[in-house]
Amino acid sequence: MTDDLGVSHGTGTPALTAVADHQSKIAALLAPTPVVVKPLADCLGLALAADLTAPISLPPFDNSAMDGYAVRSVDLAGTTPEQPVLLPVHEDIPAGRVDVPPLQPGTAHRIMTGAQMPPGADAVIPVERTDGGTEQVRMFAAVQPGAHVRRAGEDVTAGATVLAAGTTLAPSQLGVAAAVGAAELPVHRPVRVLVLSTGSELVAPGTTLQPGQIYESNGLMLAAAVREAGGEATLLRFVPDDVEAFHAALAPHLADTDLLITSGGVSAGAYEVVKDALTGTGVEFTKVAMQPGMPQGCGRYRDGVAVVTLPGNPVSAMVSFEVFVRPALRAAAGHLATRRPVRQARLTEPLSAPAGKRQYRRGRFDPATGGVTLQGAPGSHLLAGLARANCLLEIPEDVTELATGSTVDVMLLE
Ligand SMILES: Nc1nc2c(c(=O)[nH]1)N[C@H]1C(S)=C(S)[C@@H](COP(=O)(O)OP(=O)(O)OC[C@H]3O[C@@H](n4cnc5c(N)ncnc54)[C@H](O)[C@@H]3O)O[C@H]1N2
Ligand code: MOO
Repeated sequence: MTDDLGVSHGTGTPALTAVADHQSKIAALLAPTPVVVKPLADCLGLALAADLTAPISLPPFDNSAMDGYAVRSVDLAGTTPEQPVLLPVHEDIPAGRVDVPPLQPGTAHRIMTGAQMPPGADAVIPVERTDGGTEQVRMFAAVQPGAHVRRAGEDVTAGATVLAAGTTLAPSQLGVAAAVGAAELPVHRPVRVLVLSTGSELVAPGTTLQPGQIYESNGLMLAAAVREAGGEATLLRFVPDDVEAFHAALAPHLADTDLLITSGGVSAGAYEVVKDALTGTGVEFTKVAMQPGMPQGCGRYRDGVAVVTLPGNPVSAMVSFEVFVRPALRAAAGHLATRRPVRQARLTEPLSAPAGKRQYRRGRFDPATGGVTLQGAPGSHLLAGLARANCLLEIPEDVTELATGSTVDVMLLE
């Protein structure tokens, strides 16, 4: 067997782990988070933990859809601009007024948008089709029964499920919850993630680089990815390449962490602090049949905190997060939608991919044309290409060449 480095292996070489197997292993590490009740304003991005049933109908009562006049439609039959109708205006009904006497035949009540329809009225004529009078009003058009009336229960019937358990609470979901009167909701607590990045060459952005140094980017990027996925992130950077220091840095965080994500220090070098520190603690390391993102590890640190070790190359770290961590994080936090949407796209250029590995290339998908254009070469250090991308192309393990115009699956990132 020959790998993609051209290195020949004997029959004793362990097979690469399949992407799907590593995904399942990581998903199994994270238990569902507890349910907590939070005020609506604190629920953005969280998953609803139980169906939300509407205690009231929406609209709760028949009301006007327009500023105008509540009328009996029969009183306006045959009305045209040339043959207007003149009616006395008996009442003024702003939104919220409920003590309105019934509408008498041959009269009108002035009514505002959202105000409850008075008894006896069956339609609203918009103010624009009248002279706008306040004592009496001249009307220039007929109206159908029911015109410009919003019926009680038209949107939601009392007792109906307005949001299903597992719904991700975005602004419009919070809006409907408020509209049916919910002040707080049962939601899954976010997964608490500790992002720990290692590497002695790394320094903080904003400082001056010394020879051989690079700016730390993975920690910030992964913490942001955790938050974007609905998790809570604590970032621990510049942990020295020293096993004792690694355990010491971790210890104070263990009690309030559900998942530890590390970056770097897991490949085949002489100074692989993550591998050295976590081997024997319940974390297992493997090579996944994937590019980028081959060196991976996961497990449970000393029977406690779930751990996922991501490779240090920035694109490998981010792609691995997308493929392995994000779906598991979202499932544990109760979201029904755990996966990024996948579309089929047409390649605007040819590509080659390594045999036996699932390749994730970075691309820009154009929904208008259905085409996808590669952003940068396959190298896992090419972060600017990832930053230009709006999707990941998923090239199956058994595909090595694709011609222009071929169909590929793209995982949409935004
Ligand atoms: N002999 C072998 N060498 C390598 C192998 C292998 O199988 N055999 N695998 C390669 C692959 S694939 C990857 S991916 C990397 C993974 O290496 P590590 O996870 O040990 O990561 P490091 O060596 O610590 O760093 C790799 C690279 O990424 C930069 N880096 C790391 N952390 C950060 C960070 N927080 N911010 C920005 N950049 C970071 C680091 O400077 C290195 O350039 O190993 C290959 N080697
Ligand atoms: O497999 Mo590594 O993750 O390319 O770059």
